[in-house]
Amino acid sequence: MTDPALEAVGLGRRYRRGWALRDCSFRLPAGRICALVGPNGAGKTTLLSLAAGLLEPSTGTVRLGGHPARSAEARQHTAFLSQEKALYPRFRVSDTLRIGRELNPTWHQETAERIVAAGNIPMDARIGTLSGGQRTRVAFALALGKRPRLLLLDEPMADLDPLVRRQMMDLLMSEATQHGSTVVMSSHLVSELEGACDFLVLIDNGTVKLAGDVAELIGAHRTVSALDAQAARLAKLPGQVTVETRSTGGRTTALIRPRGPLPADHTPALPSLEELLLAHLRTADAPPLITSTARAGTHREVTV
Ligand SMILES: Nc1ncnc2c1ncn2[C@@H]1O[C@H](COP(=O)(O)OP(=O)(O)OP(=O)(O)O)[C@@H](O)[C@H]1O
Repeated sequence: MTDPALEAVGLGRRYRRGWALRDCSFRLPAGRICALVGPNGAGKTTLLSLAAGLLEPSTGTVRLGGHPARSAEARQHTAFLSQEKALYPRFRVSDTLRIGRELNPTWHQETAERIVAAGNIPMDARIGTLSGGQRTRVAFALALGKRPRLLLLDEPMADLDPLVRRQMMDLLMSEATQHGSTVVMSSHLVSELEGACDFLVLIDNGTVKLAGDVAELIGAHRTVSALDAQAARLAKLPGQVTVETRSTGGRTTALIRPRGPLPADHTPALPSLEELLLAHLRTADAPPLITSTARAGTHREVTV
């Protein structure tokens, strides 16, 4: 039996002004690369901070590999990389890696040094003298040197140029694949996430709107279209879970979740990840979808 890398059940966090995250329930199987997406203020940082054990939930639970997020077991196997990159500016790069080594029994010095060296960053440079992108690289070295089972990334690449961003993404993917790590990565760049992630959690206004395997989520939807004059027919298609209807250039296009075969004259097509996300974000009352792979507390993976 393998516990999910991350499982949230009824997870919520309330601030004075209201709920930042509410009734959040999903599971992320181990070894997946999960994109965490949502508009500004959706609750992504709150969810990642709860998972990293930095915040206490107001309601519900979050467990990592079966352990409560704030337990020593969960912390030992989890690395969290935030937008702020908590590094000491007066420390040298070598001191920073030494602290990583001293604090983490699973530390892999060669991995950390390789990541730093690939950015031509001198080991004796003080963190405070590095550029934002170089600091990000050191923060990545610290996180990946830990060889975490779960890596939580809160838009850590926002200050990298496109080339370095690509390099860090490739590095992240190869480290995760090689060591079977699970990654949760929040980002606003759907194009970047599209090729890299095989799992998706979409949060809007503090609630989970989509969660599941990317292929499963896309496969559950179709875009269908008709001339505006015949648009009413779209509402009568089999399996009427309509996420969004839009009219442009004389045609109406709908994103639906079909339950049966669709008439060919509506040219049903699979949506792209971007189309799927945008349709759910534009439609405040779009019905949520948590696929069976992502449903919390329903089943455990069985390994033989
Ligand atoms: N420390 C705090 N005190 C009060 N409200 C907070 C605090 N942190 C976050 N919030 C509120 O909680 C909500 C969710 O914020 P959060 O930072 O989790 O969103 P986000 O999806 O990460 O946003 P962004 O994409 O802009 O980083 C927002 O309305 C925010 O104002």
